[in-house]
Amino acid sequence: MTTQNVAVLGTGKIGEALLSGMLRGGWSPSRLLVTTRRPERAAELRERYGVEPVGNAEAAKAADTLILTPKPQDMGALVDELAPHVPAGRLVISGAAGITTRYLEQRLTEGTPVIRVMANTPALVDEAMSVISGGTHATEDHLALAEEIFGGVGKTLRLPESQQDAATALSGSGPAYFFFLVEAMTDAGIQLGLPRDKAHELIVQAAVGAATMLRDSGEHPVTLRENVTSPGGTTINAIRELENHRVRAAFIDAIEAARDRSRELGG
Ligand SMILES: NC(=O)C1=CN([C@@H]2O[C@H](COP(=O)(O)OP(=O)(O)OC[C@H]3O[C@@H](n4cnc5c(N)ncnc54)[C@H](OP(=O)(O)O)[C@@H]3O)[C@@H](O)[C@H]2O)C=CC1
Ligand SMILES: O=C(O)[C@@H]1CCC=N1
Repeated sequence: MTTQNVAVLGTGKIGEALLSGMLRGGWSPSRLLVTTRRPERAAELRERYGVEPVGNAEAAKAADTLILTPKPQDMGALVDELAPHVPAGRLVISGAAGITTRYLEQRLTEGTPVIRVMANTPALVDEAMSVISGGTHATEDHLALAEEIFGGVGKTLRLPESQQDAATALSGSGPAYFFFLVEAMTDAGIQLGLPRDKAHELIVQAAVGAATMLRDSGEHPVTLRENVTSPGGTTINAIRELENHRVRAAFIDAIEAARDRSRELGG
């Protein structure tokens, strides 16, 4: 493992997921710096993880690698505050939706290596997908370091930055679509008269089972669905209703809308 000092700046939900994963992966709290905006958030992180929150400027000076995880709308203010304190050659990783490597390169010292990463909340259970793209000055060593850091909380995938907005829509936001589906299926269970907790248990186990088959069987999702869909049986009645309601088209439109929003956030 690298002997770098790493700072997470703007440690909210994604920053905390990453921090907790790095600690689970064996990083020493003494090599991890965190920054927050509110003192009560700093106190929470200190109590939960034994890390010592510092100011943004101090983190920028002390860390070898800076990981920026504020909301995209807060990125401008954070970078303007940091930029004068980031020594030349420090690796800067942005985890924010939409924010391009070019946006950061223009605001940091000329030549600063920048990497854009889109992770997702399953980082909390070491099942994240983190999509990684290098900016103009990011080298293979920088990309490998980003893979080491984010690989500690799940899988990583390198994609060209031109595909990051699409990846954000599919994978960054992706867990929310599955949670939404579980909510909708739970409502269906209630409609059919099942107790809420039992409906929830049935759906979660179906989701875990289906996800495990998708990951481990090597079968195409169409084959897996066809295997469930008996001729003249129950599943085909449900599929007919999903098609009548244009659920497939709704997903395509929804994910396209998320991609468009990611582009907008990048300005
Ligand atoms: N949530 C998700 O599923 C995913 C989010 N992302 C990306 O991660 C980023 C963070 O999202 P998320 O974790 O949900 O958001 P949060 O609001 O939970 O976290 C952002 C944190 O940044 C802090 N912050 C903002 N400005 C500063 C500053 N100048 N100095 C120090 N701290 C600051 C905020 O402080 P305060 O709490 O005081 O406002 C907050 O704690 C976003 O850019 C998002 O696009 C990427 C993938 C998935
Ligand atoms: O909704 C958002 O903007 C963030 C980025 C990806 C997931 N959550």
